[in-house]
Amino acid sequence: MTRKRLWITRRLSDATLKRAARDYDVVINHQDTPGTAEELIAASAEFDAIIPCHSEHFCADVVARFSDRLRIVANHSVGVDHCDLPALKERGIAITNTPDVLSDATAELAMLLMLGAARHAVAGDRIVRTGAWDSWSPAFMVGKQVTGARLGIIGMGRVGRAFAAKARGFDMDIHYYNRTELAPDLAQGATYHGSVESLLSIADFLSLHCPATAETTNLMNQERFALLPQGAVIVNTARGALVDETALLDALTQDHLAAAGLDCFQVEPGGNPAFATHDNIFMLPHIGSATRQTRDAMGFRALDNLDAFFAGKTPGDLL
Ligand SMILES: NC(=O)c1ccc[n+]([C@@H]2O[C@H](COP(=O)([O-])OP(=O)(O)OC[C@H]3O[C@@H](n4cnc5c(N)ncnc54)[C@H](O)[C@@H]3O)[C@@H](O)[C@H]2O)c1
Ligand SMILES: O=C(O)[C@H](O)CO
Repeated sequence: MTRKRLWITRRLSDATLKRAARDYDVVINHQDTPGTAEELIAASAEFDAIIPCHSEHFCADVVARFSDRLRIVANHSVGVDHCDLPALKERGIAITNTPDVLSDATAELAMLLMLGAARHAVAGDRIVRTGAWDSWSPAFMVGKQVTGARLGIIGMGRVGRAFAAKARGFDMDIHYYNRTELAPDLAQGATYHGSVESLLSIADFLSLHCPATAETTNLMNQERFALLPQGAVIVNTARGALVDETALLDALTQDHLAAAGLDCFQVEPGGNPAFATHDNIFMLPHIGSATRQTRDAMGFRALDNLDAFFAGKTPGDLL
């Protein structure tokens, strides 16, 4: 049987690339640059399958120009906001993602951002690193305690629940808003709120874990930041689209919010230059799932989906 042709748009983990080369006629973008619209369109005529990352944008106008050869887009990501799902499905192209395997790594990063934002990690690191640490006082760099505080989670899915599990280790009082209330075995004692507004009114720490959709664009806007208790801390490891960044900056500069921990930005790569001068914003460059073991697991999960598809089975993560 002829081997299926596979395009891998970015430099995935070595173990993933090795397995892909064993089983497919694979072309890898070793330059590791994001695939452009024209490259995606050309690839649709040359390949049976693509493994993209969230850096490749399958917009409706791009998909409309696809050739018929491409059969499956097996994403190396759980988020699929870079893909127009109806447009792909309408063309008969299967689409999969990589859930579960990155939940712990992403929840770990959310915990890092929450702790770092609450305890002045950015300013603290800088003054030690630059030799500017020349005094100490009991009032120096006093932060906000995480242990025992009230945590609000928006989007109590796989990552949200993994984050809640880690927050329980800090004895946090966990509350959540989700489209639907979770069964008790999933909620694990977390308190459900029937509206975002109700959750915000009690959240000393707020962590976002829902997908970027039309409904969640600018989920956190000026009115909603105002509902948070004074001195709250917000963490975003979901997507930049969820946060109105101008409203966030206003809430921080007016001292309504104490700090923010951000892995995701409206513009990526690059982030928001207006954030750069604010020490109470702890920023990381979209590395939520970036651990070695998780990268291997994501690559293998994408390949599992491809293998199932070409074996005539339903891929485990078919969307
Ligand atoms: N920073 C990173 O590297 C990184 C890594 C993994 C995931 N993510 C992001 O996290 C998101 C969540 O991943 P997941 O695996 O937990 O997905 P998931 O589908 O398991 O969970 C998402 C949850 O959000 C809820 N939800 C959807 N729309 C909502 C809305 N309008 N209001 C409230 N809740 C809503 C869903 O019901 C679900 O419970 C992904 O879509 C992705 O954008 C980012
Ligand atoms: O959605 C995801 O899987 C992460 O953001 C990495 O792409």
